[in-house]
Amino acid sequence: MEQQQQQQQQQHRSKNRKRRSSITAKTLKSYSDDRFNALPWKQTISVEDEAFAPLLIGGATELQGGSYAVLLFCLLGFFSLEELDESEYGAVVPELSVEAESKKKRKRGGSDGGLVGDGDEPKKKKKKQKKKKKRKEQVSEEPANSSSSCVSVQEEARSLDGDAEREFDFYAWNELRLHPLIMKSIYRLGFKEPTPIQKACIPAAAHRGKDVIGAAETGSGKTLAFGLPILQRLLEEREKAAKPQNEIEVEKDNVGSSLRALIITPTRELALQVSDHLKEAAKLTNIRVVPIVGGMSKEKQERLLKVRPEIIVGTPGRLWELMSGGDDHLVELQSLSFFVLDEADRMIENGHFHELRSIIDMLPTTGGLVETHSQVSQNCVTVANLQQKKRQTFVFSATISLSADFRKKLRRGSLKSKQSMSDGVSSLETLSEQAGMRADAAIFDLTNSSILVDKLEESFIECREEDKDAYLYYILSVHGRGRTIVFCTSISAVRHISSIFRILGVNAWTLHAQMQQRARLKAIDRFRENEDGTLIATDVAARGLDIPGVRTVIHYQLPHTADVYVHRSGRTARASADGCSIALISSSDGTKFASLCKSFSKEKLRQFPVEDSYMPGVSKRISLARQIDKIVQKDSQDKAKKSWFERSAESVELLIEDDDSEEERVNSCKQKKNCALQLKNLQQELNSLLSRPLQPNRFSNRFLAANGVTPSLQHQFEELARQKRGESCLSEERRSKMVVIGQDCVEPLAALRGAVHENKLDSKEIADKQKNMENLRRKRMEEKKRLHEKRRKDRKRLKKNIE
Ligand SMILES: Nc1ncnc2c1ncn2[C@@H]1O[C@H](COP(=O)(O)OP(=O)(O)OP(=O)(O)O)[C@@H](O)[C@H]1O
Repeated sequence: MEQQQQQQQQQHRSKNRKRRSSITAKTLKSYSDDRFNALPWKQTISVEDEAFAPLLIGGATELQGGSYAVLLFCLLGFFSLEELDESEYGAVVPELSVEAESKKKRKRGGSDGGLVGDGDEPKKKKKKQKKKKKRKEQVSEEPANSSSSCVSVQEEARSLDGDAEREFDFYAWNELRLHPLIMKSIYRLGFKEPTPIQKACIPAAAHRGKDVIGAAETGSGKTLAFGLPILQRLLEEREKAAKPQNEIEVEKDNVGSSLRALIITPTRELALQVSDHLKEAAKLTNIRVVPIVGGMSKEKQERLLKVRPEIIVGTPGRLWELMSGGDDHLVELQSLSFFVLDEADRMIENGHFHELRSIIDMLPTTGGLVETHSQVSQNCVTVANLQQKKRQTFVFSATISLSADFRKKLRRGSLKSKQSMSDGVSSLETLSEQAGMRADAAIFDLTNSSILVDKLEESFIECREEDKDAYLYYILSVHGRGRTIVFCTSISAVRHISSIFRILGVNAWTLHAQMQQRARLKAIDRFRENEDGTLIATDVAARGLDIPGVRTVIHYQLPHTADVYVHRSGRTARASADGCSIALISSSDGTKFASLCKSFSKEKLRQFPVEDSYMPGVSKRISLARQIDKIVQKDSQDKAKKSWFERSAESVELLIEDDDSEEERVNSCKQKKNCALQLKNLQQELNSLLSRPLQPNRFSNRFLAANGVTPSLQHQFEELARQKRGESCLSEERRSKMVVIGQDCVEPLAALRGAVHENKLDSKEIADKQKNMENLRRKRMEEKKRLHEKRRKDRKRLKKNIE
């Protein structure tokens, strides 16, 4: 009886499921069929489905498993490393994600115009030229309303429509009424539902034509919140333009449109990232997105502009350089429909404002409807009526709400005219108004009172300034799991840490503004590729950089302002993941830290747990590394000085006479030898320390991989395991003999959560302490002054008495 009931229930459930999928499939299919039948697009862009191709990886990189379970041994008389078969351990072979695909593309130089170059330049160029030629041929062969293109688009849509489960999964997007081609990209990206800021902005910007000011926490999807409305409007306009009853001329050629959207970001890396992100979203449309940033070949970028892309993402400096140089595409701004300031609050700071203001001055005034005009250019006749809609202005950042004044003024609707703004006031409000932001702009402030992401766990380590290196090394070597970004305020600090860590064998890349652009991009790519990598950066990496898997952010030096702290910390805990930030606080950081806490309404912060038994070992290594670094630096400085002297002498054709005495020469030779010997000894001592675990007392000789395997040793084992994995001749029998043993290495977030004692830092207490210290100092100074004055008077009196 029971069995019968169960069977009935099961049948009922499966019927329901089928019905539900057929309903969703039908509705979505008929909707998309209708839309697709009306589509005028040329299907010249093929869909590469390599994104879904399986990727062969080995699970043996996952060497840590639990407390003691990690490294691999094969018990074959002696200990040797063997392959770890992931299927035996229940590991799943993952599919290549879209991210991985874009990474692959980038590696191939796909970041527009092969901006990231590599060794195979000529081959690539040839391939590219062939592709270009093919594309041109296709474009010229296919008419704008090509039925074949529609068929292939429909086929693709059907292949997606067929997957009823998938439609059901993405149901949350329906209310945003996005174009089917955009929806297809969203399926590919795997974004099941819009984020809150996307839900709020897309209807207002895409369907109601509003200007938008958007503030939402870091990593909340703001790029698509402004990117999707742009794509939606451009696609809708194309669709309308293609209908014969509109009697509107359509773009004649795929190559050659006017500039429709100008997106400005404060950093080059961010511009490239935004451009890549929008390209992914626009992949199935023929809307072109091009990044224009400094540090790259200007000529190449001019060539890219000749293709007349609809969307440009750029940094103010290079954009202005090309605009003031009279680039055709960039100065024809009459048809511009979107002007976007991403990370807007950064734009008003020094270094960006001047150029940005010049760009804004170039924008046509937007009083009501734009005059009907027909922009005729080489290859195209843009649709006059389509430009009648007003230009929309979008201003986005995670920290706009820190400038409350800006929001208040916009709410009041007291926007001044462009002419009255020639006072050079560098405020975000002024800038937005100048850019044409309307008084009825939609304002979405989704930030919470602390501005920081909920899933971010903040912590701190109180230490002396000179101990910061040691604590940083401690975090990276004891908890070096997941990607970590270390932020410094100065380039010299970045250089210092990176050279110390290089000596210590820590895998770290650097990023700062004085690096060549190519090296900057390379550093980011390498960091992306290494799942336990470390990036040591200045605040050039603080805003917008979206690298998945960043688990920890360390503030080696505290930032000067609250907004930078928010953006730095926001490199982790993105897109609903969690993460952890650790601030290293010395006594001189006290006031700054207290005021930061105050800005985010945080009264107490958790202390990051540090196992003291590690610290002697850590300090010893750091001390040796510093000594080595000092010798190496001095040597390279001497060499640089000498070569400069020789070069200068050579340039004026002078012969350098060695006027050192014999004794001096012998001494200098001796000194050099001593230095070399000292360096060798220090290096040897450090190497022997590095080969041992940080906690020698706990190291067991019985088990090679007890609690005390050093990260570098573990790395070596991992490498060996990887090599072994390559050898396919392993027998099943040998595989089954593998044992996984390893080190207890938990990532900082887990360590923070697992901390037994919850030490919290009271920001009020710190502020009070700081205040008391300042009072004491002031009193001492006053006392000193008083004494000084008294002594002076006494001396004067004495002098008078003598006279
Ligand atoms: N609807 C969505 N669902 C899931 N992930 C999304 C969605 N939209 C965007 N993302 C992903 O979230 C991540 C963060 O997005 P994005 O860089 O736009 O954030 P942001 O708000 O601009 O961050 P920041 O303020 O730091 O610049 C990206 O990896 C993006 O691909």
